[in-house]
Amino acid sequence: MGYATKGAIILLKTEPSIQVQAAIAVIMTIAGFYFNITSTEWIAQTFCIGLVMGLEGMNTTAEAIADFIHPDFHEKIGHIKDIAAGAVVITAIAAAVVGFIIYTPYVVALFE
Ligand SMILES: Nc1ncnc2c1ncn2[C@@H]1O[C@H](COP(=O)(O)OP(=O)(O)OP(=O)(O)O)[C@@H](O)[C@H]1O
Repeated sequence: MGYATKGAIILLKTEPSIQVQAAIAVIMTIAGFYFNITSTEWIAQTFCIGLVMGLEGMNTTAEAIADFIHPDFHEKIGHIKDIAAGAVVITAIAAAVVGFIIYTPYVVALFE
């Protein structure tokens, strides 16, 4: 747990994409309290946040390994980095859809 916590702190301190995702996670958590979302919605939201940020960490790992193995430009390194980033995008799209499904009724209710 000590090394893992150290790794999570490194990610949060050094990775801009993780920092942006952490900021979005804080905003969504505030929104969750503001709209008083249900337990099931909290579970879905928390799972999405963990999934996107966890996979972003794995993407960073893939990039670091690729750069270590082959620091110079190479078509295959580019391919590896592209598909690692693509995996994050897939989860981010799914998370955005979940967020849309959760919050649309609450936002619509604000204007009724
Ligand atoms: N050594 C390389 N050889 C070939 N293409 C590369 C190489 N390094 C990066 N690229 C290309 O540049 C893109 C961005 O790579 P980079 O390592 O800068 O990731 P990043 O911008 O830090 O990504 P993320 O925001 O997901 O952390 C890659 O997806 C790949 O297409």
